Amino acid sequence: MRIIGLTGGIATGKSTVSNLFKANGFPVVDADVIARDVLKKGSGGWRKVVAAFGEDILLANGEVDRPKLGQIVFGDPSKRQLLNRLLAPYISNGIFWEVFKLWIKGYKIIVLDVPLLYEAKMDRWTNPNIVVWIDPETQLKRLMARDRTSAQDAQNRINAQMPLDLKRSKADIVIDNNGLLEDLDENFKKVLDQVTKPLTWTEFWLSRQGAIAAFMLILTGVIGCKKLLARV
Ligand SMILES: CC(C)(COP(=O)(O)OP(=O)(O)OC[C@H]1O[C@@H](n2cnc3c(N)ncnc32)[C@H](O)[C@@H]1O)[C@@H](O)C(=O)NCCC(=O)NCCS
Ligand SMILES: Nc1ncnc2c1ncn2[C@@H]1O[C@H](COP(=O)(O)OP(=O)(O)OP(=O)(O)O)[C@@H](O)[C@H]1O
Repeated sequence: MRIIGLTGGIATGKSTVSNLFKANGFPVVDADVIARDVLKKGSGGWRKVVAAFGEDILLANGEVDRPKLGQIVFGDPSKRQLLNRLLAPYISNGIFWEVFKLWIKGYKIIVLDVPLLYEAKMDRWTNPNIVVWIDPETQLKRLMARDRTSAQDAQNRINAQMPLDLKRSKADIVIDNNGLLEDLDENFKKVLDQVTKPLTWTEFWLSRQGAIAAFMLILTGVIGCKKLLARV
């Protein structure tokens, strides 16, 4: 099974690209959707967050006031780290189970859309890693337009993530999304060819999955030899 990592900065177009994957029949596990689920009223994540941030962050119906919590954590790195620490175990658990369910269903390629793929070091489990990249001015403009937010708030959210150029330098594949949506469609077609091409044996043995397979083979060999030696 191949798990493709899809990441980028806030509002660079990850969801737009993940919709293209879906339209081509690929299952997508969306970390933002899981992060929303683990913060629903009454859940374990909700209880931890309310205990840490107080009931002031709740709406009248008991759900978390997301814009309010967003303003708190995106304006204060220590509060953001606290929120990340509280929710990370629930989010990674949720991602694991979604991937597991898709694996049981027999999917051979799964796309993992995780904004904080590199920050959370989840890129260890995904290959190849795709970064959707745009220049800083376009990112600020698209974020402000989509979320109808101020330049300051948008910039705080951008600054809360690993610099996009650093993510770009770590990527196996970069999708440049500065152009029109039609350009993105064209770029995506090339990426699709790349990620669906089966690995050559050399690529496989050089990949993380190959290293795990090699380790398992060696382990099986060592155990087999020990059993054989014990018999003679
Ligand atoms: C602070 C919250 C309540 C704000 O909710 P809101 O509805 O305004 O934003 P939403 O969840 O749709 O996130 C929008 C984007 O913000 C960015 N973002 C979200 N959380 C974080 C974070 N902790 N650090 C950096 N960027 C983040 C991502 O690019 C995400 O795609 C929410 O983002 C949250 O619960 N964040 C913590 C969980 C998390 O880490 N989510 C990211 C999944 S890996
Ligand atoms: N090529 C493009 N041209 C113009 N607008 C675009 C393009 N690609 C995406 N957008 C718009 O930019 C905004 C951000 O895109 P999208 O929501 O896909 O980003 P994202 O990376 O998933 O964001 P987040 O990190 O918040 O989840 C959306 O309003 C989307 O419609």
